[in-house]
Amino acid sequence: MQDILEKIATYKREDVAVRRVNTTLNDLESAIEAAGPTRGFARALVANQQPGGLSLIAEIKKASPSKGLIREDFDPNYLAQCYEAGGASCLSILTDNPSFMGHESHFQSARGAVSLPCIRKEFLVDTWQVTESRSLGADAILVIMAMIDDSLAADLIDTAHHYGMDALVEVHDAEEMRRALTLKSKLIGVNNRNLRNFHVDLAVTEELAHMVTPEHILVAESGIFTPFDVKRLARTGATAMLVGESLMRQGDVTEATRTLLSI
Ligand SMILES: O=C(O)c1ccccc1NCC(=O)[C@H](O)[C@H](O)COP(=O)(O)O
Repeated sequence: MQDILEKIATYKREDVAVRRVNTTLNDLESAIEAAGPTRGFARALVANQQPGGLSLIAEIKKASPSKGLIREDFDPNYLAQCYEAGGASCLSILTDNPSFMGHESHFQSARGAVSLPCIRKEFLVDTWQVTESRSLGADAILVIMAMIDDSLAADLIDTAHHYGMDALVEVHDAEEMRRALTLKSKLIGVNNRNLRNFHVDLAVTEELAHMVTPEHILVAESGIFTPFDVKRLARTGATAMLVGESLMRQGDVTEATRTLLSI
């Protein structure tokens, strides 16, 4: 039986096959010219890290396979402004629809509402999607090592760098980390969530953090709820954290963002 990552990879390949017929690389290149420059995603994470703390990539996500519907009252433009006012350094915006109820328009609307660098949170199985991401305005893309082989990962990263974007290379275990460290991107995310069985444990970042070098920028991802969690992860040497659900469930998102960063 296929797990969720295999299911997503299958429908993404089908989706890309259709999309690339309707939108050629030339069309995307024209849109990129109109999109303006990238905003420096990795740079912002380093520049905004507080001593003893972590800079924040705040995620805009309506639903997920593990949690179902997370936020009914969902306005990407407003949420982006709340995150910026609360002190986030960057945004992560889901564009996958079947599993996360996301959309490309969520990305464009959120990025257009703020001056923060934004990562397009998508499941990339083809370099065409990287070009598409830049045409939407993306400042960074996500490379999930659990979903693709090393050769495709290298191609996705090269394409991202070609367009001036950063690539957040996401790992969940020592083997994926070992593979990630052979790639050209210095931005490494440790996902505390196992994307195949949805188990979440902050100890995953604690266990893998020692593998990166001082040249890498380490991002702890998923399952972060309290300033205590932030303190715990800051001790691993991570630079940044990626937080979705715990902020998406709040009534006052600006205040919740400030509270999380107040260590
Ligand atoms: O979260 C899921 O259910 C999921 C399933 C399949 C692929 C990816 C998935 N999530 C992506 C993420 O891990 C999170 O959106 C991100 O790291 C933020 O996590 P959280 O703060 O726990 O919402």
